[in-house]
Formats: sequence, structure tokens, C-alpha cells
Amino acid sequence: MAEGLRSELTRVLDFEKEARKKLSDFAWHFFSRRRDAGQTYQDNLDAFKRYRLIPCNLRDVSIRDTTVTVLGTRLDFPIAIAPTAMQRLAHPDAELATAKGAAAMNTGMVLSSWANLSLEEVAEATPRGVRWFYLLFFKDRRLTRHMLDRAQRAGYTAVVLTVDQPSFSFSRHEKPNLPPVPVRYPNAYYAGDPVGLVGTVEVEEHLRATVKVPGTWEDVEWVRKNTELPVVLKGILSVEDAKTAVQLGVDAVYVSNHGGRQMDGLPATIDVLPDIVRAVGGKAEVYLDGGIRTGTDVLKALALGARCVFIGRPVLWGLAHNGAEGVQQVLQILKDELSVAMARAGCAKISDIQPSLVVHQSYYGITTRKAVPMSKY
Ligand SMILES: Cc1cc2nc3c(=O)[nH]c(=O)nc-3n(C[C@H](O)[C@H](O)[C@H](O)COP(=O)(O)O)c2cc1C
Ligand SMILES: CCCCCCC(=O)C(=O)O
Repeated sequence: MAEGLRSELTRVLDFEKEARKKLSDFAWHFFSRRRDAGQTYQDNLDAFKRYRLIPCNLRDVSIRDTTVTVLGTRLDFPIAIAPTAMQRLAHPDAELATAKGAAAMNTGMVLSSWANLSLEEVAEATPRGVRWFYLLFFKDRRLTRHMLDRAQRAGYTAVVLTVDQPSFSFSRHEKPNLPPVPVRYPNAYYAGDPVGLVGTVEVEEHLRATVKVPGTWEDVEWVRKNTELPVVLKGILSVEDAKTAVQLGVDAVYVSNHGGRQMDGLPATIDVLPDIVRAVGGKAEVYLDGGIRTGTDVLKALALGARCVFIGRPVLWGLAHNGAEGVQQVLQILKDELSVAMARAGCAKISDIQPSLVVHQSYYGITTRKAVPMSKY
């Protein structure tokens, strides 16, 4: 671990415990939230353990190179930050701290449209960072275009469209998921007010009127044709969707089940990854998130065809623990663990990580059945 980042917390899950101590009840429950019984959330974690690693020994792995190129940009390691809403709930520096932590590690960050700071504020604080922007679908396409232009002008280098949210928690049939205190969403608001929205009722009304749910393939096509930025589709789980995405010319397919927050009963992302990689057939980059907590999780995802993985909650735990430095610590732990795992697996560089490194436990006749705990959330 880099000097200055020494900590008693040596594993990513240590940060979860620390975050619990620091976060308000609302923030803790919002971040931990999982849909219904939490089966998908839990399966994201358990599924990684169902894959076994078969190392190749006696190779020279004394020097490891974890660098990777993602959408043409070089990252020091293939672990980046997934978009997560409302980071002010974790730390007063909110998305600024996350961006600084990512930039310090030379990896990428996706800024959420539900960020509490404007995309320009985040960009100004980390001019050399690698930043992508998660864009909402808006009913008014002039607003979509306005946000695309803002993101590009501020130096964001890709647009991420989240396609697994055909409804939001603020839709009428669900309990609102908005914080009890006034918040700013300067990237979700229009009408030229730079402060953004405050107040729960106002937010809900505005969002119902403005945000287009569900987005459709037509919206994806429109965005692709109306921006020079590469387009990433986040939330793909089916082969059919992956094929359509490729046909529409998207640049990357991002396998995600929204960390189990959107719908329960979905498969673990690592389990669907090989089929998606096959369907994409090298015509777009493939990413994955959901349940990544260790370097061996990352190694398995890369072996099964992901070019890069993203982490959601672990970053929020690091942020809650210690702002930008906490985010950096979480990333450093995963980077170090990946490097060690690569050495033990016989891989000196990322391209040495091949599918033959991973075998599903069913190959050995092992069929673990684990009870799914009922969620407390
Ligand atoms: C508190 C929270 C807020 C999130 N907000 C967004 C969001 O604004 N947009 C989005 O596409 N995904 C959002 N996600 C999903 C993450 O991008 C990611 O898919 C998920 O957290 C990955 O699982 P992990 O937390 O196990 O790493 C959110 C997740 C959490 C935990
Ligand atoms: C009104 C704000 C809704 C934010 C939804 C963010 C999200 O994707 C999540 O999983 O939470």
C-alpha cells in the first residue's frame, strides 16, 4: 500500500463495517438497499465463490502490469467507479472526493445524474481525471442534448445510459426513496437553475414531469446519433439486448443488475457474463459490476471476458470512512489484491488472464446450495 495510506482496514469489507459507524440510518439503508428478499444482491457476492481458479505456475510474474485501455483511455488497473447517487449522504465533499480518489489512482469514475454536485464542479476539481457521465433519459430531447453538450464541454469522455430502470423509486406505486433533508441534483434539473432541486415534494414532482421512464431503444439510438462521445449501455443481462446494442453501434456493453437494487430474482452478473461476451463477439467492450469485493473477484471477471469492472458500494464505504483518501484506500486494496492474484495465477499482464484460468464449481460436481437470507432492508 502506498505510503500515507496505511490503515488498519486491510480488506474492502472492513470499510463496510466502518461506514456503518459513520453513516446516518437513512444513508446506511439507502446505500445498503436491495430489492425484496435480496436474493440478487446476495447472489452477486456468492456467485464469485462458485468459480475456481486454475493457476499456471513457474512463469515469470516478478513484475506485473495491471494497466488496461478502456474506450481508448489508459487506466492503471481495470477497476473503475460505478455511478452512485447522492454521495453527499456519505461525506460532505461528496462526488468531489470520489473523483479525487479515482484520479489519485489513475482510474475512471462514472458521475451519476443524481450527483449532489454539478458535473462541471467535479470536472474542475480533477482536471486530469477520467470521467464518464451517466445521463438520464429526458422527455424533452433538447434537455438530453443540453446535458450531452455540457458533459462533453466539461471533458467527460463517455456517456453511460442506464437501461435497467424502467421505473424509479419516486414513481407513485413505490415508497419514495428521497432523503428527508433538502438535496441538490444539479445534473437532473433543467430551467437554468444552477442550484438544482431542493425539498422532497418539489423533487418528486419535477422528476415525474421531466425524466423519461422507461427509456427505449429509440432513445439509445437517438443519443448515439447525437453525440460524438462513446456510448455505454449499463444494465445489460440478456443476450438479445447485448446483440441489439451491438447492432446499434454502442461502444460498450456493461453487464449489471444494479447491485440487486432494481429487481430481485435476476441472475448474478458473473454468471451471465460469458454468454454476453460471446454475443458481443468483440464488437464492443464488455464491463461488469455487482458484488466485486476482492482482487480474485476481479481476476475471475476478467478471465470470463470483462475488460474492466466497476464497484458501487465499496466506494461509498470508503467515502463515508475518510472522504477522498478512503476512496483511494479501497481502490488501492483492490489493485494490490488483483496484482497478487495475478502473480499467483501466473499472469504478468492483463492479456495473460484467459478463460482457461476459471472453472465453474459444477465441473467438479460441487453443487453448493446456500440459503438466501431474508433482507433486513
Ligand atoms: C447508493 C447507490 C446508488 C446508485 N445510484 C446509481 C445511479 O445513479 N445510476 C446507476 O446507473 N446505478 C446506480 N447504482 C448502481 C451502481 O452503479 C452499481 O450498478 C452497483 O452498485 C454495483 O454493485 P455493487 O454495489 O455490489 O458494487 C447505485 C448503487 C448504489 C449502491
Ligand atoms: C430520485 C433519485 C433516484 C435515484 C436513483 C439512483 C439509483 O439508481 C439507485 O440505485 O438508487
